[in-house]
Amino acid sequence: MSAQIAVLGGGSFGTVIANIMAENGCQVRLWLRDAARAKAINEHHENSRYLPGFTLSSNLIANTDLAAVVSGAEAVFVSIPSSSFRQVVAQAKDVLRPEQLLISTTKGVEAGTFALMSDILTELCPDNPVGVLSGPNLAKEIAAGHITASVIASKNHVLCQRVQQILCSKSFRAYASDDVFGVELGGTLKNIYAIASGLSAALGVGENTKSMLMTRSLAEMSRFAVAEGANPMTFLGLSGIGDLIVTCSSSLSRNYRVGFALGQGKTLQQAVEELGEVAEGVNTLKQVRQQAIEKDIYMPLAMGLYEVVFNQAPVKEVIASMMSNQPNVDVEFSVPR
Ligand SMILES: NC(=O)C1=CN([C@@H]2O[C@H](COP(=O)(O)OP(=O)(O)OC[C@H]3O[C@@H](n4cnc5c(N)ncnc54)[C@H](OP(=O)(O)O)[C@@H]3O)[C@@H](O)[C@H]2O)C=CC1
Ligand SMILES: O=C(CO)COP(=O)(O)O
Repeated sequence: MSAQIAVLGGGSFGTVIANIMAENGCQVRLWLRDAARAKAINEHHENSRYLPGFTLSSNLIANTDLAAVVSGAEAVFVSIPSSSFRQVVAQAKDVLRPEQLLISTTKGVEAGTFALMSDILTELCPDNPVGVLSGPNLAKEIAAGHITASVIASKNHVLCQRVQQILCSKSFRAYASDDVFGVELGGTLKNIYAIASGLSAALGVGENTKSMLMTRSLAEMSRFAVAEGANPMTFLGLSGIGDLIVTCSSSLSRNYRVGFALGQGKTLQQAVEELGEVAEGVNTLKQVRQQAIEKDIYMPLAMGLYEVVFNQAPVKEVIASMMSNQPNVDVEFSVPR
């Protein structure tokens, strides 16, 4: 396959999806801001900071010149944490042409505006086709060659088809969806519950409890989706339940690891510093709690987690309080308001 592709962001996920496309024969340019790291990637074919020991294709070239990376690319994937996403896209937008496909891989929400990353792409680059890639995609497992799949969501069917052609490989499948909001919201919300799962794992909870937590997380996510006008049925796919399961189960998830560290008695600052990579769920928890308060959405798990994470509430007291809540019905999430 001969396509020219740009990936903005040289972290673990940006690097690993860039490499899938490079191994498929695409000419991929990876933009990162650290010149020494770019040079090392090009010399040694390894991103030793984020994916040590993983050999990168020679079709993948790292570069710190944003204009040179974006120029001439058919598709531009943006793998920048939500906290810097707008700033990086604002830098790139002047060199973009309207036919270039823009795809966010970022599972987060902008602080203050509650904009998802596709909203930012559409706002800053209104003439470009926009899509979102989201699914159970732990970067280190993809690097290790484990089979997985993701969802490419866009209102633009040509974008979906093209991304499927570029990304599908012997170990990676891309399924299409036109529900951009549902796909993006699922990937964003599940990070909150991955923190809760990591925390509960550190407390030594049983398998029943883990299963209950994931299932009630899905119910809570779906309640939030309905209140926000999204389709909760999309959460039954790879970008919803698929990503929820992996992120709530694996110690490779950074959000799970933050929760685990909190459960071991570390402070939020210690947990985040020790991680050294982005854990989007910490900011998402803050933003979702605010939305839930403003819109009166019943989210006991997110509310309780917020108290533990940001107000140092004792976990056992928070759990006891949740267990004494009014008995509720199951599967209420599939009923739109
Ligand atoms: N890792 C994973 O398993 C998956 C991650 N994702 C999503 O992908 C997104 C990106 O995450 P991921 O690659 O994992 O993150 P990492 O923490 O691994 O890396 C973040 C990358 O973004 C770069 N960056 C941060 N701020 C800026 C900026 N202002 N300008 C330029 N570069 C910047 C960092 O550069 P520097 O090193 O110089 O600080 C680093 O290369 C996240 O939102 C995550 O939710 C999605 C699926 C799986
Ligand atoms: O989204 C992910 C896997 O699909 C990665 O999760 P973390 O950001 O928690 O590592």
